[in-house]
Amino acid sequence: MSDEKTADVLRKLDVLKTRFREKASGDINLIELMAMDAAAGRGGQEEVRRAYQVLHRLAGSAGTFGFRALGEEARALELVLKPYLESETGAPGDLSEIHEMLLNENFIGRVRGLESLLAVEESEGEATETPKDSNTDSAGQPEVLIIEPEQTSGEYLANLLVPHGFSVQCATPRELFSKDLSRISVVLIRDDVLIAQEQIPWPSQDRPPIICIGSSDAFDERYRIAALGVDGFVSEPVDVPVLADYMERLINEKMEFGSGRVMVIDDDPELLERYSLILEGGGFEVRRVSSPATVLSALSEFRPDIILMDVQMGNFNGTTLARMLRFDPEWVGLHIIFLSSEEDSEFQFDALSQGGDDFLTKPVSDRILLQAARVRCYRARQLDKLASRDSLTGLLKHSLAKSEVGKEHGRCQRLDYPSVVAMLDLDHFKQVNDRHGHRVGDLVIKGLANLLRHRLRKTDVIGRYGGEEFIVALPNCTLENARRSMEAVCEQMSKIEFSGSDGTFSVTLSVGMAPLEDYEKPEDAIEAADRALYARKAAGRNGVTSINDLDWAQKESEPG
Ligand SMILES: Nc1nc2c(ncn2[C@@H]2O[C@H](COP(=O)(O)OP(=O)(O)OP(=O)(O)O)[C@@H](O)[C@H]2O)c(=O)[nH]1
Repeated sequence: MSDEKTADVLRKLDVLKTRFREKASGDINLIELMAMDAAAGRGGQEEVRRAYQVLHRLAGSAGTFGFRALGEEARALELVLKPYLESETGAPGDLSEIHEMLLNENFIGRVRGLESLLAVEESEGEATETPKDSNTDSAGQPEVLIIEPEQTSGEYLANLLVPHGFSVQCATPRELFSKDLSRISVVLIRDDVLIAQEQIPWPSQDRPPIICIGSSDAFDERYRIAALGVDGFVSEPVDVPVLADYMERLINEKMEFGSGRVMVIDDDPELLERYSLILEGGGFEVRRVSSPATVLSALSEFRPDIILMDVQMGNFNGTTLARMLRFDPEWVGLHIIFLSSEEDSEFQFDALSQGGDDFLTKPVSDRILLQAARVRCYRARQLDKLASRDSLTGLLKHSLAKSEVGKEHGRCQRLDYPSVVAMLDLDHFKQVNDRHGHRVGDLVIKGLANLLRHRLRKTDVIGRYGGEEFIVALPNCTLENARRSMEAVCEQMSKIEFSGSDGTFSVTLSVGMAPLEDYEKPEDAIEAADRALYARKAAGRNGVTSINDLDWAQKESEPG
């Protein structure tokens, strides 16, 4: 987040705090009047109930705005009133008992004291965090930093990593302190120069994953390295495709941890705004819902990863709302976190058994709020991925990729711009499996998947179509630009060195392409790209052929 944006969030949080203070002061006066009425025998249980509700709200919100002492005292007073509420439904409430309690407990005096607690403010400290920009260079490639005392061995490893689609720079441990580390996505460091990660001068607390390259694979050495706080370990000699895949996984995990879509449902406008600002400051996309009655349409539109929901919202109860959402099979798996100042474990257990997944007790600190959202969004996305992503490559599965290509087909025809669909197939892949084994074959497939992810744009659709076959849709791209892009992928693929059973080897790639908008149905465009791929294979593999390169007879022939 830019300095300007951070300042803007801080300004808004300040305005919210002022609003909270004004509202709380009004609430305290109200409770005092209600208590005085009840003590004087005017009104009765209804006054007690309303005072209880206002205290409950204060107890749940004051801490979040930095007035922890006020929240604690409001909570204590709320508990004093609670038994007299229960008497309304159970044992009959006696007004003289309430009167006596209000005087004995010095209740009115304590309510007046709440006002002075509005002056006792704690620093919230953690209010805004800087969300991660995805640390990629201008071409969209993740930036890798190799920390290596010996320049030549650093450069040697860098050259082997570049074909995998990484942008790599090297530094000696000494140079580290004068380097701009803000855009680094992953760090590789040799065990003999490894220092505790706190000693590396990261520009923010949000450091990239660190992988240590160790000369020994012994337990003691691994343990020593883990104690220094690194995130990954590979032992020498380094298998570069394995390392590239490892880096890819850590970068993705890091990027996904701390992003997501959160729906916040709360009828208290200040709390709703505050939670939302904190989450947005932490890098989340947030949808605010102040009226529970609008939740269904908001859900279909926004499709959150998780919901944070208040439990008591005027006439609505969060637990009932959660149960209602579960009526719809689409939201059965949606993660719902309740926010409530209710500490009673029975109550929490009941709420969870009604359809919630988690409980955060108010007041919720900014740090807890962000951490809970991060963990839950991450898990929700992982689960979602299991259904939609291919487990080996992390790319879209066949059916989803096909439907995304279909969507792009509709868009480019509607908006009248060119788009391209391409089919990619590894050459002589059977031989790779036969010579080096299936595990090495899998690494080659992952290598191509990672390369595509790095080389193509974020808006491009990339899917694993079959075993060693991939599908790509390039929106708003001419056939010529697509050819250049795909040729670059073919060239880089052929440069990656894989370690086989008898030394290193490389694998080439064939690509067939077709203009999406030229075909009536997306399946026809995919079939045309497949025919171009078949022609490419027949013409010698390792390169790109477009359907428009073919003559009439080839265009009509069946793909192999
Ligand atoms: N390791 C591995 N191999 C796979 C996977 N899926 C498919 N394959 C293999 O991919 C190979 C595909 O072989 P073919 O269709 O004969 O094609 P090819 O050898 O690549 O030859 P051309 O496409 O004509 O260049 C088969 O040996 C499959 O077993 C996978 O997930 N992992």
